[in-house]
Amino acid sequence: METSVFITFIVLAAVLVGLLGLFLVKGRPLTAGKPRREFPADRDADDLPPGAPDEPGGATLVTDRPEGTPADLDTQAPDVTVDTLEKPEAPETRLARLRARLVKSNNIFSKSLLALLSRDEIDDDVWDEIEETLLSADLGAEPTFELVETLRQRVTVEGSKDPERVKAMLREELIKLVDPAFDRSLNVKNPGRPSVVLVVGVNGVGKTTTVGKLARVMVAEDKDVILGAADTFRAAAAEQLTTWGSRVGVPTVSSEKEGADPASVAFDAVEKAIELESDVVMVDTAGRLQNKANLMDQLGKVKRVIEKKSQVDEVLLVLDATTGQNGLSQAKVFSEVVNVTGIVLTKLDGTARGGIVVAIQKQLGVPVKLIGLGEGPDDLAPFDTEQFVDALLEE
Ligand SMILES: Nc1nc2c(ncn2[C@@H]2O[C@H](COP(=O)(O)OP(=O)(O)OP(=O)(O)O)[C@@H](O)[C@H]2O)c(=O)[nH]1
Repeated sequence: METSVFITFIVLAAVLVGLLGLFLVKGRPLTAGKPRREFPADRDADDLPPGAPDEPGGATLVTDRPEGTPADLDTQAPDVTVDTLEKPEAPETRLARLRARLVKSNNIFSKSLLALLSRDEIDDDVWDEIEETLLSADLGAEPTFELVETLRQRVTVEGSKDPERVKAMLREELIKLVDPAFDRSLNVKNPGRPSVVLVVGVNGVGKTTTVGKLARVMVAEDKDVILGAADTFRAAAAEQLTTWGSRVGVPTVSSEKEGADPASVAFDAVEKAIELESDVVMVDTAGRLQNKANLMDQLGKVKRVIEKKSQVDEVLLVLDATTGQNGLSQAKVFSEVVNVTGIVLTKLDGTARGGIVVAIQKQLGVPVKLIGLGEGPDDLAPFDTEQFVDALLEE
């Protein structure tokens, strides 16, 4: 009799442990983390970039920031069952759809360029107009002059005025400029430990959206992902990220209070990823202007604190393609502070300024790895040199 009671007890205990494990894996709220040290809030009233939208979902609002208080950290994914989870769009349809969008947004550029190349006579005036068109696409002065010079020489040497041939030459030269030699893969395959991705950039460029979209891409690749909401500047940012994650069953480590130490949240996210044996942990950070030394120091600290726990495998700098050459100075400063390893160029939908890819890569020596082509959840594509150039030149 006593033996059967004992066996029943063991079986019940095993079932309970199993259920608890299932509960954790489903990404429901996990145990709260430890309270952490407080670091001072150091936003200035002029931290918003010019023209930044003054509303939630847009740029971070300076006035939103409360006095910083330490907060318990929480790992959250709202109650979702497998049935209510969204299924990220399959890569094939996503890439075809986004390619068409890239072609559409560069239509003005390609139309005027191809019209110029189709002229019977490509004289000095035409070359000047080609130069202007390339400059208007944000290719940058130096690359534009180099490209036009090379093209002129090739046309002279080959003696070919066939528009198709000139177009083919332009394609070749653009591909060389965009540089197919770069390794554009994300460094997120590190067996035996979670890969750590840190996402940085100025206000409102699309960092949180990018983290959310990228989480979906990774879920579609069967990766276990966890997010860290180290944008503690406004509560809405953590909520926004948690919502992105929960839609695809990805948990988010966040702080309950605005103004908590972002480095602390980042550290806890990485710690949680190690504990859960996740494949990837992505840490979202608050938008900050590159000329704010204190905020840039804070960002450097976020990275250093993470490194106490794990190496940081990717530092993705998110740049807004519509801001054109402004992005270049941002890129330089961010790269000095956190050693950027890849660029995400957002908002390429609706702008024909794709040439900025060349200028950024030349300036930083770092490849564009991903492009954002819309506000939809699956509007993120890997950057592919040839496809990109073809999209630029397609009518
Ligand atoms: N059209 C378009 N909009 C985008 C793209 N990526 C992001 N956005 C929009 O840009 C706005 C800002 O995006 P967020 O992800 O909140 O930007 P953030 O950099 O996290 O902002 P802060 O945390 O305030 O600095 C949102 O309205 C997004 O929907 C894109 O590729 N195309």
